[in-house]
Amino acid sequence: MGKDQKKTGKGRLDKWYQLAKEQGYRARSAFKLVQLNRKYDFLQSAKCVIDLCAAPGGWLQVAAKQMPQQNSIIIGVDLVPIKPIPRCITLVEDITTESCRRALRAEMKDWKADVVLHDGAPNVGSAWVQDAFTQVELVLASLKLAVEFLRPGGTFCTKVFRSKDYNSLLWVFNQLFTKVEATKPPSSRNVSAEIFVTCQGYLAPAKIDPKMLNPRFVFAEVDGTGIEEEEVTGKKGKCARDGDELEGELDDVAAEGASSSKLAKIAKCKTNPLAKLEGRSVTTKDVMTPASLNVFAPEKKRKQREGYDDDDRILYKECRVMEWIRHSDPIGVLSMVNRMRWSDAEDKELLKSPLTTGEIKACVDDLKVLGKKDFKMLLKYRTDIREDLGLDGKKEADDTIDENIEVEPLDEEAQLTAELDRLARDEAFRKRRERRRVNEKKQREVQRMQLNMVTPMDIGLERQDLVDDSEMFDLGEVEGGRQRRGVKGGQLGTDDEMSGDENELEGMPGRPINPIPVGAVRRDLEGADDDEYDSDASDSEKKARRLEESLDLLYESYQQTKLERDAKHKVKEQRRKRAMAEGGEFRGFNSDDDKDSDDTADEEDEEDFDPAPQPSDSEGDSSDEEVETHLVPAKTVKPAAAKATTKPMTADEKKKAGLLTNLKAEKVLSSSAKSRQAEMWFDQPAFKGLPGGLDALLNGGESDEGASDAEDESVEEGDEGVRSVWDELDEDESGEEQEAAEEDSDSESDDDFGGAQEEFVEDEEMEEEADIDAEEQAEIEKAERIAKLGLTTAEAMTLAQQLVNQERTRTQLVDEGFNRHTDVVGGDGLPTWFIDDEQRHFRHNIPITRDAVQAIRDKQRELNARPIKKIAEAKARKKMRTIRRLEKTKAKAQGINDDEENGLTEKEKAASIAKVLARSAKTAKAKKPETKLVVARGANRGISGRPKGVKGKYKIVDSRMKKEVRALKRIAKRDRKSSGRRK
Ligand SMILES: C[S@@+](CC[C@H](N)C(=O)[O-])C[C@H]1O[C@@H](n2cnc3c(N)ncnc32)[C@H](O)[C@@H]1O
Repeated sequence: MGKDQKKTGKGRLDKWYQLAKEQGYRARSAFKLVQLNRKYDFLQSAKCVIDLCAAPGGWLQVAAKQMPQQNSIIIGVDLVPIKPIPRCITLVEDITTESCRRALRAEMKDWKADVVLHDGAPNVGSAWVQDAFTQVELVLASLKLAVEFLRPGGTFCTKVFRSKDYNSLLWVFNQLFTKVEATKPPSSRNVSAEIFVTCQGYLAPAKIDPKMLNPRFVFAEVDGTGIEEEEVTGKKGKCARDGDELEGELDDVAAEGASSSKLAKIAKCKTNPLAKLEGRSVTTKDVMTPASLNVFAPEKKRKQREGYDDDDRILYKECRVMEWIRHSDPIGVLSMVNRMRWSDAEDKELLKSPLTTGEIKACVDDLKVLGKKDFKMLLKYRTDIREDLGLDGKKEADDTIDENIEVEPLDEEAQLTAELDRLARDEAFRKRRERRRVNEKKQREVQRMQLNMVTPMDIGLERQDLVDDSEMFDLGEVEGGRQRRGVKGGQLGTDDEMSGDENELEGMPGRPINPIPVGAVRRDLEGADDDEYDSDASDSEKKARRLEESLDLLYESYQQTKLERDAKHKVKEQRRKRAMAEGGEFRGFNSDDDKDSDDTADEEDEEDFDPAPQPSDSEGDSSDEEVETHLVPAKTVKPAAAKATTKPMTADEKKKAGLLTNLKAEKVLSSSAKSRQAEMWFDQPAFKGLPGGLDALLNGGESDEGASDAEDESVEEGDEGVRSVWDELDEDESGEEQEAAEEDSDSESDDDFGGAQEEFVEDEEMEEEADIDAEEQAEIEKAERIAKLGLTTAEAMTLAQQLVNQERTRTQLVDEGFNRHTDVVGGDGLPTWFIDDEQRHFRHNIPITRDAVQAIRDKQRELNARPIKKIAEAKARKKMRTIRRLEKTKAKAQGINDDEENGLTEKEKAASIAKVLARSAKTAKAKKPETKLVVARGANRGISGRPKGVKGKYKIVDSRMKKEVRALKRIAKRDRKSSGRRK
């Protein structure tokens, strides 16, 4: 790993990094081996260790330290040279090559190794799939060396990235070793997909099938291509075939030892729509690779950590313009292809058409930058060209029909019905608009609330506003509406018209956009029956409006397709979902499809769709829900309730339930598929013998959604249980930071010092220290507050509540103080800062209750509502001054009244008292004398003392200050004016 690839994310310089630095290890990864060895104890008794991919040598240092001093051999191999380490032999070799094998043989002579270690990571790039695949290939290469050099009963310890090939690897390990276990050492970052598999008790079989160590056979990744390139070479004729024909090959592959999952995956191959674009026959290259298919629910796309379709190795795609015009899925093509060419004669013919404007040509040249306007323009262009070329047979037919239509005058009843229909349509349209506006407003307000900008009362947003039933999508209405329209028209029987009707439904929230038949655009152009606008508008206006709307929908669909293909978006989505799943939120949406449908449905409500992958509307919408469900702990989701929904529905019930049935059914399918997936996962040998078994793990509060992440957690800390809601609250604040950290970690594969580099960045250390100081300070303040005020934290309140309600006893609380993290700290001469850090973070999180958090929040709000201290003080001062003045005036008046010496008459006294009172009132009203600003310019520059001709209070200022004051005045004046205009 070169210097320029050095990872500089703040997260990299964590405590393990500091500790490594302090203890003289070359890489923080040294602690991974320390921790693995602590668990499996393989180094203490080892006489010979081979460390594959050893640079910069952290593991070698650990091995040298932990292995017996006498008669032991330690060999390290890496692509890059390793600085000498006492007692270690280092080789510069590529572990995948024969020369490496030979070099090792030369060093080992006839010795056998007790332990083979492998911590290899490919030089990471941006494509995660490729990196993960190269890594598993490396693992297999290291295993190949291990089986050659290990003694029977020896140990092989390797790093593996948890990708879809992980299970295949485990399968191979299990064939060769008696015990295979996966561990995630505490020093390995949670965000990293790496895991360490320790294989003990090498079986040393007399003969090993070389296929078992051949990535092409072991990994599903190369199924399609591998078969094509290697296995099908003998059967070249078979290359050009469809996905279905591939099944015919299954037996051959099975005979050659492919795993059953691989076979299942091949069986479910689908073909790439692009393959048919150029009319060529479909080859295995066009087969959607198995990774994109769900083994459990083949009709759905499997969620991919990797974020790429496997067949998308070539990111740049082109097609001909005419192909696109002819294609039945123009949106799909637009979102897949980068550029369209005018290469063939027929394309060049198009260039002559007046429809092919310069703009069209520019758009076609780079499809990845299409904006909404360009997209619409292209689709319109396609429609026009198709019309021109007579590609739309239906259109011609319709034209002829149109010509023969005779318009009969409507009778009175028909007129009335038509009028009623029109009114109903108008009303529906109006309502839709209204709903959209209300939704947008709510989203904005909810967003503001989430940002703690206002309290619900401030913005007049009541709870019922957030869940206003009347505003929600009324399925019954839609169902009924659909029926009504069906009955009314009596002419919606044809496919086209029905889909036209559906197009209208798509405008409703809760309904997915995709797929939108492009035919709809044409239909709209031709004036389909389902127009929802007023009939007063002219035909061309109506047509234009309909077209605009359809194009909007299509554009959204196009964006959706693009987003789905966008790896970054996928990763972000997954992260978001993971965060939700971990936080116990949005339990209701644990299927991708459900979520998607909501997203898209809500997006439909947006007038201007933002192509950037932002949080979707559904987030905004569901954030309403978040306000309510935010703090529901994961454990409140009862498995029993979930089970209840899995009861299959009869056809009759489905019919009755209409749309509702469909949505539920989808959810049931997905959840059962996921539980099966989870079962498969926990069925692996690594989880065998876990206390409480699978049920305990599955019921431990992990949600379906986080299944893949549950993997992360379950390996290391399977019993994590309920996540602290307090963390959730903290997350609100530190969200940005976390995201940044995640962003950093995203591009990393958790390798340690950027390969063989050994650089420590001082600046970042300082920052880190500052952070730690701030955290410490916060902790201290919190402790002080608790000591002073008692139950002011949600944790304390929760505990108190539980004690009072007898949900927990005192003994239980004390017992909980001793948790699995307690023994991590201590001994080993660790520095105090490290122990402090451990104590701070490795502690049991108290799952706090919703009520407690609410109470704290209420209190916080109350505090926020109080006036600012300075203002309160100023007000008090003013009040005091007034009181003093009054007292003074009172005393004066009293003095005048009691004055006998001056012999004043009652009238004179009254006049004097009135004078005093008036003066007092005047003083109260009197303004502070204004300070005159004198600009230090000309004669006034540099003078000391009062400038000439200036009376009263003055202040000498430089010219800029005066300008600023004037500017402020100007701004204030403008604001006043504009606010007056708004009123
Ligand atoms: C994470 S580092 C290993 C760190 C090491 N365990 C330590 O503690 O210092 C991964 C190493 O794998 C090496 N590597 C990657 N591909 C390799 C290959 N084909 N052959 C040998 N080494 C390789 C890289 O050069 C890199 O130094």
